[in-house]
Amino acid sequence: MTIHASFKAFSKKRGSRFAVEDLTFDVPAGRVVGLIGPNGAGKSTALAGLTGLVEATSGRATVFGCDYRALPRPATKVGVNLDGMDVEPGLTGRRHLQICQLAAGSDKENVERVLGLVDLAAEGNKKVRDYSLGMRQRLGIASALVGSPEMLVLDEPANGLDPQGVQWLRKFLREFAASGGSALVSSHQLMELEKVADEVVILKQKTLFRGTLKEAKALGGGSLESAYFKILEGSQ
Ligand SMILES: Nc1ncnc2c1ncn2[C@@H]1O[C@H](COP(=O)(O)OP(=O)(O)OP(=O)(O)O)[C@@H](O)[C@H]1O
Repeated sequence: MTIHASFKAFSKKRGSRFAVEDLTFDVPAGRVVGLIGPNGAGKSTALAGLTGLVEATSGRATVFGCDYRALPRPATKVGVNLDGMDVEPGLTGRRHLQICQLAAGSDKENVERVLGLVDLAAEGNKKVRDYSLGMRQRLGIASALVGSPEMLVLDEPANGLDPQGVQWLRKFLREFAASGGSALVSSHQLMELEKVADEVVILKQKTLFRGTLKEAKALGGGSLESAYFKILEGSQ
């Protein structure tokens, strides 16, 4: 099985406390992996560690066998949309994507392709400051896709999306995985994640569970949400 990303005993201290401790799991090709856990559990820290935005205190997080920052054209391998990756508000959505495409070093046709994909083509010439929350989220997903990556790392991608957007995202992620891509997706929307994830990691500073969605649901009598609460209660 081809592994796209790997956490090996990844730990990150924030001050004197571990935000993430001893996290180990893989993201295989063709799979959507859901990363879940309560607020402050360390999900964003783990995604930031994988994408070179924070240094591990110990252990390692790698993409395609090396540190994200060591990849020659990282955005053509791993598309990233994390919380706090703000867009210059005075730019139009299209201009922002053109800059992302140039930085990624991908084909310029990708700009119009991803604008269409996330259903923002009609809003491409609007300034980002005039975008709604959902439109900003769509633009963030488009930024992750503009390099035509093999893997996606998305922090709460369904946040702010309308029902059509949520449905589109679900279908898109399933097709992306079916074509051999992979996605690591953090989410609090367990019912939605249940429809899209193949594998699940439950994090609360340390790993509380990792396994297939089927294994997780079996622990909750067929429901990921029930399994989640059961696992969290068991950890206290
Ligand atoms: N830049 C930072 N400096 C210091 N502590 C931080 C920093 N970023 C996060 N933390 C701390 O690290 C811990 C994990 O935070 P993190 O944002 O990774 O959690 P999360 O699971 O993504 O939370 P949420 O679901 O609320 O987004 C928290 O205790 C948080 O206060």
